[in-house]
Amino acid sequence: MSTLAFTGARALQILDSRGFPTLRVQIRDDAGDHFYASAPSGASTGSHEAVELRDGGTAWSGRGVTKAVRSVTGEINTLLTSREWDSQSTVDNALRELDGTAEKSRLGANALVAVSMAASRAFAAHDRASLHTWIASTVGCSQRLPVPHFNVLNGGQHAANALAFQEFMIAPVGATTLPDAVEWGADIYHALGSILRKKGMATGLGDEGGYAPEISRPEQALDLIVEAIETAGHRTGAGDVAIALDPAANYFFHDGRYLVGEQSFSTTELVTYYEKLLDNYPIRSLEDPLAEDDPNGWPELTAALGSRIQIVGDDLLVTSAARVQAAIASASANAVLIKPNQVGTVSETFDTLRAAAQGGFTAMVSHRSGETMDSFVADLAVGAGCGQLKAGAPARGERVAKYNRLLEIADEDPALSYGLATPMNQGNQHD
Ligand SMILES: O=C(O)[C@@H](CO)OP(=O)(O)O
Ligand SMILES: [Mg+2]
Repeated sequence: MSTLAFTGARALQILDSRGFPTLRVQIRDDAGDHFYASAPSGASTGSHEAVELRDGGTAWSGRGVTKAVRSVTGEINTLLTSREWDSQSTVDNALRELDGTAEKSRLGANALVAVSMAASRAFAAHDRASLHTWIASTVGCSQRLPVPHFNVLNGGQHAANALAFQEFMIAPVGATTLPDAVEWGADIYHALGSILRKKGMATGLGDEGGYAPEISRPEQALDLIVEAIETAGHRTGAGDVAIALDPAANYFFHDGRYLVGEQSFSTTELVTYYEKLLDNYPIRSLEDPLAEDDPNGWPELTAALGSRIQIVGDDLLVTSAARVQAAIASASANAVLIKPNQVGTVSETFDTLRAAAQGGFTAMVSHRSGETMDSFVADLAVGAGCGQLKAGAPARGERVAKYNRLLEIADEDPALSYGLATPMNQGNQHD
């Protein structure tokens, strides 16, 4: 394999979709080509995530990322230009070593992930491959166009309403092509907007572009979504349009109880509550149904519901291969959410995808609630062949950038199949 020589790394502070500072990185190779990537930023986070470097405080206190910018223009620039590189993992290992902390807090996971993603684009270009094709061959996967999971109704940390659950997504699993799936998603989103207007409910949006009406019970949100699916001319269920939820339960778990609207549940009561939701609504996937601090609850919930639906660990697993392996061993979930900035480098993200596939876990690639126009996760979802991408509502520039990238890939490569994947075709296809 031929090597890649970088001649420089730059970064600048930009704004993310919430208007908070984040950074954009540019790296240059010796052919004079430039490769870019931007760091996204989460609002509902797991306690084991890699740590963003901010200039003191949090994004919410308006804190900048000039220190992370300096990590790139200083030490990382010196590292990248000091030698030649033969693979993504050699770059990422060197970045981790240079940082020297377990949680990537010294140079900043925001600096590291943006440099790592820009390096992926450089390696792909060096191989004369598209980013998704390079990802597939590096991870060892069959490519597949994922089912987009459109977050059409927002609550939790992403909206100012009283809804405890964070994300209500629609998944056009029954569409036969990606362009159809995107069209269905947009039609249902618009139908939901009309329904809210007709009922005199608020049509303001949450952080991910979904509507954020003043409701407090998850059933109200689910009823509105079922009505929107049917108004748009589709059927609900596994054959047509299914629903996926991300309650993000860390944020309504207090003193051992889960507070959902007016109700307070023990873990076992919440599992029973979810069971009823599954009986009454076409739900195919539940992400973070319990808090990360409820370790005994996860195996209980997975035993009760895991044969019926996908149970996704996000805050619980933080895109960590080791945490995924532990969850496989304890049967604490059956799927993992994949967010490169949670773990901090692209190679570690690939390791987590491989660990999931080996243990029979499905995977869903995800954006963050604070986003930029960078569409890396769309290529990642296709290249990983995992069959699922969540990137917010089918509206707002930073969200549609991902869906539009999928449309571009579908157009360029009409032979790619569309749809959900099993762990079998999500990993290690041709080794
Ligand atoms: O919880 C989540 O899954 C994400 C993305 O939707 O939100 P955040 O980026 O705020 O962690
Ligand atoms: Mg989540």
